[in-house]
Amino acid sequence: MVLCPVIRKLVGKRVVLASASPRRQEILNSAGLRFEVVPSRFKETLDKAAFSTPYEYALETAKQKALEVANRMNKKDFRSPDVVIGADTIVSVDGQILEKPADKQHAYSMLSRLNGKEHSVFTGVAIVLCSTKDKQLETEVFEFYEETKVKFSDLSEELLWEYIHSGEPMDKAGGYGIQSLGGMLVEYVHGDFLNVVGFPLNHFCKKLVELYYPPSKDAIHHVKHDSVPSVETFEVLSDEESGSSNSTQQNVTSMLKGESAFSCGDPGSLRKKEVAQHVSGEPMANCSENVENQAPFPTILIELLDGFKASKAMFVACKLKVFDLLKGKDILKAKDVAAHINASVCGIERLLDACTALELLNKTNEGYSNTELANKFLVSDSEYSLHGFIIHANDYVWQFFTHLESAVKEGTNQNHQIFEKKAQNLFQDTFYHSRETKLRFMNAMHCIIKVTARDVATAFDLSGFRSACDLGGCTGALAHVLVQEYPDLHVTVFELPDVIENISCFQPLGQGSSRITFTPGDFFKDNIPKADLYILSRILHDWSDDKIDILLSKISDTCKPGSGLLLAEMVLDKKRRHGRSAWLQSLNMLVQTEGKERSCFEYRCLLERHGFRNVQIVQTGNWLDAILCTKC
Ligand SMILES: Cc1cn([C@H]2C[C@H](O)[C@@H](COP(=O)(O)OP(=O)(O)OP(=O)(O)O)O2)c(=O)[nH]c1=O
Repeated sequence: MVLCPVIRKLVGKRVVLASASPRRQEILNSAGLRFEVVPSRFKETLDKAAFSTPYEYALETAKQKALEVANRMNKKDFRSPDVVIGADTIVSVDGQILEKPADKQHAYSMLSRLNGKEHSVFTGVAIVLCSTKDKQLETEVFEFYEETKVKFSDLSEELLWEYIHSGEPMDKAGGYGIQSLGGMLVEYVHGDFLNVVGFPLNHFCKKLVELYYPPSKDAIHHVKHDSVPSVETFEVLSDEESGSSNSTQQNVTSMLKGESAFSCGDPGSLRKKEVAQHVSGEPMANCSENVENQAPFPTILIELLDGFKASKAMFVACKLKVFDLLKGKDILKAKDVAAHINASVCGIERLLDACTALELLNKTNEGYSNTELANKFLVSDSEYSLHGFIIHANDYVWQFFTHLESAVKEGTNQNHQIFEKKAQNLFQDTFYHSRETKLRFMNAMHCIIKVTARDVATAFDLSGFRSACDLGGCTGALAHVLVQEYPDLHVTVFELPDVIENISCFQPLGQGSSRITFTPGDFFKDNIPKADLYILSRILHDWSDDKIDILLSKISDTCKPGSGLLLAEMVLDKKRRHGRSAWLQSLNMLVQTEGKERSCFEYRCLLERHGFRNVQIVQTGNWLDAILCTKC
């Protein structure tokens, strides 16, 4: 997302937040970061006297939290994450460090100390970059801290106790939560509010800028603004090769200052103005005068207007196997790529340049090479390849979206437009009508399940279940992860015979595959196998409430009380800023299927009317969320 290009630098990396703090998860989630949560087991018992300042203590604790998680994850599957983030928040008053209170009396003594005074809240943050060499973890630690000053009003004993009895102080440093009831205790805050809540997001983004866009010394200028302090910025129009990353840097620096990178009209004119000012050494003051006279640049609309072009550029590059070609070679010129894939040089050059602008390729004077993101997700045989899903989007979904207008007017899928007849049986008549379309669809589903399976499988502790049945489990990709995660679990994949016939094309010879059985059948028509845990991964979104009722009632009748039902779906949530995928996916369901994406509330209602209770949801931060419930 253009709004936050620096967060986008972490896309495609396995990012782990080593913290159980729901506030930290929420702050990073709302910044659009995708990450896993693995709470640290590091005991926060460092000797405070050994640190000369409170923030050094917070920094060391944050670092130890992150390193403990990195080490544990590396030991567990010899696959370290790419980035682990640890944080520690403390309150400091009169030279003393306050952490979370042990009990109510302790909370009272903390809050009494803070009463009527100013104190500091420090959060230490450690960003640990991990790599593995011969199964050994190698780490590079970057750390920083942020200080925010908070002043409490003069508070009565009665109010303090009332606040303590609310229960809010117990899991919070200093015994208060400024974001909730504790906000009433506070007279003023100087500094970053989110730092008090547990994570200094602004400083974190600046640190990422330092890490991912390190400035070359001679590129830095100090640009003076009229009313804002001087900031470091970059020469925008340097040479052609480095232009794109510098402009990203420009956007990021501006964003962190709350400015729009294009606030002076069109992007080109802003660039020219800045360069002219750099050259002449004059301040930027005139720029802000112009802002008032011009309409703000609708960056988000331009992004949406360009969205389909960007998608299609990536689709075509995948279809032509550009990323596969570049995987094996270090760097290729456009003419070599064109020769390999039998395409025009001028056309390929445009495509490669567009892919470079989209950060899928790197370009230097020697030619083009894959970015890390492309190597990981766009090469067709990479472990987490999305190639099959992209081909499905290009060859199939794209056509449906050209009929979106009719779908919206008619309120129904557009199979009749694509296949020239109404689909009687959704899957048989559409995705599975030929071997080629069937394999393409299976490949697409296989891709999605591979990148989401681990997060779905570990969203809840499923170790209490001995047998699971993945209804519509396609190629068995989720089953493979489940048996790896849970050594005592046996999984039956219940799928249409047509699908099972072709699963050999997708079978990894993974550990534990003897605990996976494929059983042919149609979950609407046939008896379903008995199991302790039923799984429906991306199934319910294909169907209307009526069909879901048939399926859930069948599962409910088959399973014993105490059995589990795990759903993996994109859950609609208005509050989630990065939740737009789910809303777009719901449109996709309209043009293609009988179903839709649903909110947590809608799933809960569907499940509860078939006797499933204790409905819990985990937003995994990955494509699919997980919902677990129990049969009563
Ligand atoms: C001062 C203050 C702290 N806090 C919270 C932020 C942190 O979650 C917590 C401080 O404890 P931490 O030890 O920093 O974090 P944690 O125990 O919640 O999570 P983990 O150790 O797994 O990372 O206090 C607020 O939510 N509001 C506040 O106003």
